[in-house]
Amino acid sequence: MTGTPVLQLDGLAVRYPSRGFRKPPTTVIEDVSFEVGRAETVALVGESGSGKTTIGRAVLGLTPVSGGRVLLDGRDITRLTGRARRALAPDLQAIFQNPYGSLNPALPVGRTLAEPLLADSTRSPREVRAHITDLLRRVGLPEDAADRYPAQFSGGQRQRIAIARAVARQPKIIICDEPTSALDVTTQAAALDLLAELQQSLGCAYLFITHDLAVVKEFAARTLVLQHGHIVEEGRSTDVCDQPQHEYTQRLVAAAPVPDPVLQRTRRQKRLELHATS
Ligand SMILES: Nc1ncnc2c1ncn2[C@@H]1O[C@H](COP(=O)(O)OP(=O)(O)OP(=O)(O)O)[C@@H](O)[C@H]1O
Repeated sequence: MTGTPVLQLDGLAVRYPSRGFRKPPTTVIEDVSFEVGRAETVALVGESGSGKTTIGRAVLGLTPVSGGRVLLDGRDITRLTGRARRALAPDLQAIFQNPYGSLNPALPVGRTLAEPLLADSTRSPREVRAHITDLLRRVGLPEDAADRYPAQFSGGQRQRIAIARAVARQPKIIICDEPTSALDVTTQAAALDLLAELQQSLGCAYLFITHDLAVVKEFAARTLVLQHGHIVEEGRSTDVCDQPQHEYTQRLVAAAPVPDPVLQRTRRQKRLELHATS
């Protein structure tokens, strides 16, 4: 990696308060360190509950950090709140699993896309309109989509709107938390193609949170494997998926479904063997 990484986590720790009288807080993330380079895609994988979303939320300032640091483009943003946190929006964006939940149903799509652009006072309303038309074209939606409401779109189209909003100000990095998990396989592939295209043209980096190893291999250059809030393996995605070193990664890879029934049977056997020895 050359130059300052766009995102750095340095010994990140997150503890959630425990329910119950005098119970100590529960440590969910402990001593997590990694970097994401410019225009790089890094995947964060792990079983449900391993802490993937918590890391994404900590980077976005949505979950308080108990220890360690988060640096954006070399600047410590760990404890920024309020106006200082909002000022990061042009550089740091997010796309979540459920686009319907993250889009305001009462606003036409054009207004949703205009909001981040109007926050930048250097743009005139005419420039904002032209930019919205360009954004809709880039994400493969018709120009008249600007006048329609989120409910009038399919799940895949809504995710395209969420993607358009995330890239509107050409951020340095987008935290993608299971952005394609709610989509069918074909729509998922199209959304991943779109994200890859936008990365090529805009140069943004992705921290790509997913439980889907098939997606990781295709989409991310590097993969980090998270178990119980610790990174247990990291490397090139092809290496992590094809030659997993850690026993936990081996179990994740063996559990991932494959379209070939013969291979699937072999995988099942391997899974049983791993369970028998663990
Ligand atoms: N607000 C919260 N308060 C207390 N515990 C929480 C909170 N949010 C998450 N947790 C706990 O933190 C752990 C990690 O959760 P997290 O959602 O980060 O995992 P994940 O790997 O993203 O899981 P999934 O793939 O199912 O979304 C879990 O044990 C979860 O129950």
